[in-house]
Amino acid sequence: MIGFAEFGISRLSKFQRHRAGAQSIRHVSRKLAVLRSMKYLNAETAAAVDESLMGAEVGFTLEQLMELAGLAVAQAVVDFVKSPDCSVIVVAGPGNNGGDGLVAARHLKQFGYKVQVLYPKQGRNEHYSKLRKQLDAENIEFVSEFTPADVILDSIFGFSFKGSVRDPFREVISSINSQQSSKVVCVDVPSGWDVDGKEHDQGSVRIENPDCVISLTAPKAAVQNFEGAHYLGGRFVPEHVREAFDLERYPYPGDKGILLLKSH
Ligand SMILES: NC(=O)C1=CN([C@@H]2O[C@H](COP(=O)(O)OP(=O)(O)OC[C@H]3O[C@@H](n4cnc5c(N)ncnc54)[C@H](OP(=O)(O)O)[C@@H]3O)[C@@H](O)[C@H]2O)[C@H](O)CC1
Ligand SMILES: [K+]
Repeated sequence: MIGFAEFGISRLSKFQRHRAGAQSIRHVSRKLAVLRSMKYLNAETAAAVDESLMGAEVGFTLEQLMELAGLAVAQAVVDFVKSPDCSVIVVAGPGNNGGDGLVAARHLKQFGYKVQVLYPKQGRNEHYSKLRKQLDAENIEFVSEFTPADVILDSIFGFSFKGSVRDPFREVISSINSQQSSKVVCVDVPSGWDVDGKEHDQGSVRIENPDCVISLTAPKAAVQNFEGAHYLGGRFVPEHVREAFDLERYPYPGDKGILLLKSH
């Protein structure tokens, strides 16, 4: 349920409250309409949206999108945990999903959180070395094993994950599943889940029972029936790209970079 406090109207005059209240009600009904008709992307369309954002017509660089995505992830983690005193271990994979996690780690540290990073296989792109350097500059510790943390941020695989999980990530994901006292927050897609939402093979390794998912740009088919907390981030899609892919006009509140689609 969405309260008026969420829209920051508790300290306004009666008239302002009335007007803000009416706007909030419109915002809530727009949000409910979007939730009812929400489109879930398959892996192919998600990659096509990405390509279009980085194509000649729109002109984003990957680094720009990753920075915005990672910032949204960090903000969603803050909103989800609702505590300034919290430890987070970011588990990053070798692709851009991992890059989003590294960016989020930097922002979370700046927000005052205790942050560690588990990065079992560094990506080949030079940008990953730079992101790593930025984390070193923040004195963020890179660990090779799990240490207890309030939150595990799963940024291992996103929409380019295919097949069954290969090593070293089989072991990493099994370890995440055994950390009973941590909340597991997944970036874009819970790692090991079929992006298109197809059935899993018996015995395949994947994140079990995540607490929260932060979808980027638009939710993927994998999380269509996900019942935990669900945020949307990646508020950077121009109108003509949104229309070309038939995406909703997501009702992000005011100047916020994240939208709470479903609370837990
Ligand atoms: N528009 C946006 O919203 C943006 C989202 N971003 C994020 O980017 C990811 C997609 O990133 P991508 O680099 O395409 O892919 P992934 O990070 O999902 O994964 C690629 C790596 O994963 C390895 N992989 C794939 N399958 C397996 C497997 N079965 N076992 C082990 N490893 C696997 C793959 O390894 P290869 O050996 O196959 O090369 C890759 O190394 C998206 O989800 C968002 O999080 C962008 O940050 C910006 C815009
Ligand atoms: K993930």
